[in-house]
Amino acid sequence: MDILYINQLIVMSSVGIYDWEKNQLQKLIFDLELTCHDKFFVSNTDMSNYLDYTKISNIILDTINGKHFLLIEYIAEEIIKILMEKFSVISWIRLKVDKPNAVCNARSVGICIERENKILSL
Ligand SMILES: Nc1nc2c(c(=O)[nH]1)N=C([C@H](O)[C@@H](O)CO)CN2
Repeated sequence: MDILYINQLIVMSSVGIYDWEKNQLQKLIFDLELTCHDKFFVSNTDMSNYLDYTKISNIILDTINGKHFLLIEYIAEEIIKILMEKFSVISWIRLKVDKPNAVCNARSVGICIERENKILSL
């Protein structure tokens, strides 16, 4: 299985369920892994049609910037939805979202979700 990954992407985000969280940005850290339709990575010689980790990183940033999300779960679902809409070759995504400063006695808290793309195409 071929995997494209992005590790420890840090995004200052407006996120949280409490009122005070609407007035300040907090650090979130993203770890993303994704796979594609069979052999997409190795057989894809078309430079107009490769999966660009820079573009994917920017999509994560653009999804979050300028909006407030109540739960990190909502951020993760939104990012995965957008990535699967934009890149129909993606077959599976695992996205981990860390909120490192949320619980003072924990190094980090967060979620990790995995989704499969039901509508695949090349
Ligand atoms: N499952 C979740 N639990 C909690 C979240 C969350 O996003 N997902 N958020 C909070 C608060 O916003 C907290 O991070 C404030 O420090 C609490 N629980």
